[in-house]
Amino acid sequence: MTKTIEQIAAMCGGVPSPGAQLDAAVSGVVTDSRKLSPGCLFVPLAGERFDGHDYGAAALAEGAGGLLWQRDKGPAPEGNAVLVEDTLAALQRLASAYLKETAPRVVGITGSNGKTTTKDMVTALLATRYRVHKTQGNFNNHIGLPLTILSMPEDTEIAVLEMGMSARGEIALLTQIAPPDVAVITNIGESHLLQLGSRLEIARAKLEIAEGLKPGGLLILNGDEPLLAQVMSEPGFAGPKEMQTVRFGMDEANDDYPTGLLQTDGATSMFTCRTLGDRTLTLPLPGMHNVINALAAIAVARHFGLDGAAITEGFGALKLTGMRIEVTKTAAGVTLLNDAYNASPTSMRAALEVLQGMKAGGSRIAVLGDMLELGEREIEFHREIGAGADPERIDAILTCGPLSRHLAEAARERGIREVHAFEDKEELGDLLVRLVRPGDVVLFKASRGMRLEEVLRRLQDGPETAHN
Ligand SMILES: CC(=O)N[C@H]1[C@@H](OP(=O)(O)OP(=O)(O)OC[C@H]2O[C@@H](n3ccc(=O)[nH]c3=O)[C@H](O)[C@@H]2O)O[C@H](CO)[C@@H](O)[C@@H]1O[C@H](C)C(=O)N[C@@H](C)C(=O)N[C@H](CCC(=O)N[C@@H](CCC[C@@H](N)C(=O)O)C(=O)O)C(=O)O
Ligand SMILES: Nc1ncnc2c1ncn2[C@@H]1O[C@H](COP(=O)(O)OP(=O)(O)OP(=O)(O)O)[C@@H](O)[C@H]1O
Ligand SMILES: C[C@@H](N)C(=O)N[C@H](C)C(=O)O
Repeated sequence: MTKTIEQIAAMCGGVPSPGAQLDAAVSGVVTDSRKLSPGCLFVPLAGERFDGHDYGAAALAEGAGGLLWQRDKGPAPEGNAVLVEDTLAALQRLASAYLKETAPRVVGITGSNGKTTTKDMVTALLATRYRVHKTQGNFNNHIGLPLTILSMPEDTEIAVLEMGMSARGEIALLTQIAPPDVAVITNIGESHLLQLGSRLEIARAKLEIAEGLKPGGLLILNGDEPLLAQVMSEPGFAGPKEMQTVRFGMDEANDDYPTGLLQTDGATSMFTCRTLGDRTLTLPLPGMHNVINALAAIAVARHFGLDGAAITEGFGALKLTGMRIEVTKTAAGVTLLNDAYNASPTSMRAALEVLQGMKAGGSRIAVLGDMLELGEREIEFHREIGAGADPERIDAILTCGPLSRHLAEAARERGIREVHAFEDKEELGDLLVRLVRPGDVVLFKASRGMRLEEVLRRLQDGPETAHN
């Protein structure tokens, strides 16, 4: 986005400071003075550890073209400042105004699991026919979504925006900033149960996405999840007039479902689905859950007029964000399943299904860390995962963290032959490099806060891996 200081002030409801040059142009928006680009607009935010306003003068001195300045932070630095009551609210208004002006169609994606994966899939399909802009990484909250919009090229035809939450009202805000033409709800899991309290409340929070849905807009939802139907039948559900719906999932009552599953192990998945007849689709990642994500992406693509050939072309060009069941092989011949980006019971079960279904010349090993933010039933959830592991298809489980100790205990009771529980990633890694052999398959999965990829890297980098 390139705008003058005067335009920025009008778009975000601010007032240029007396010394500002109204026709000075700024290009690009950053909220971190450590990531300035020449001529950008710096938006200082007050956070838990820092206040960006402390870096305002330096940002201008280091080449920022202008900045927003919150009035209650004292006098603005000399230069192109726009005075506002609240810099975060101003950032959100700026994004909303820019989106209205550039007017792409908007696909909003939410759900407990699969937002980023589905976003990547939707983008790959639509990019075969449209100019598409998507959320980078996981920038999906009240700061990340505005920044995503403000980094959007002016000729964007479709914006694919991830909408995340960990409390009620957060998605309602995001869907007001970026009202979707199409809203997708991937599933209702257990993520952020700590804050929401129940899966019903999680469903209510996700369905806030319909509040901003444009009249006649399309809601694409997981038809296998009864809580979504329940909330949509509640008096408080605020979907728009003439809202269209498409349901996807395993159940044949859905508008789309898998009709043939040719493969979901290895590094790819191959399937057919109702809406695309006998066309075989291939995904560059394993797991039935990713076939279900793909059905959501197919529903979006079909809404925008793509045919089977374009959808096949799109999946062939799919570029996935890392650490979502990412399959690699070490020089020593060990297959690594990197699913370490995040974890909750639903995604943990899905990942173990993938491991248990993988062809392995040697052992199948699960390296599992704590699942966080699950609330009062957290120990029960960890035990359930351990109790659900199949001793016929998993040879060893190594756990990391105080909660996963309960997973380990339940896995032992279930009969998993080799189980080790650690508090310390280093010690876990020391045993793992001694354990693995060429031909083994090793899954890594834990919540983001565990940073379990640090253990995976010890195998990936190779020299420590034991050889027969
Ligand atoms: C506010 C901010 O952007 N903070 C980022 C910053 O954190 P840091 O600890 O360094 O500092 P402060 O937050 O205290 O800093 C305040 C501001 O000061 C700026 N600043 C600091 C130092 C300096 O020298 N110069 C400065 O200008 C600073 O940039 C701040 O603006 O850096 C961290 C490391 O890079 C960032 O991680 C941190 O970002 C926060 C977490 C953030 O929200 N970033 C968004 C852009 C974003 O979208 N991040 C996503 C993760 C989003 C997420 O977790 N989504 C949830 C669902 C939504 C939950 C919702 N309730 C929520 O609050 O997020 C999900 O489950 O998916 C990402 O990083 O991937
Ligand atoms: N439909 C699904 N059902 C269960 N697990 C899934 C599904 N889709 C993805 N996952 C798993 O959930 C984890 C997160 O995937 P992804 O990043 O795509 O979801 P997300 O909703 O963006 O996550 P987060 O909210 O943690 O950012 C990964 O381990 C992935 O394998
Ligand atoms: C920060 C929040 N979006 C998140 O991902 N929480 C998980 C559970 C974590 O931090 O590990």
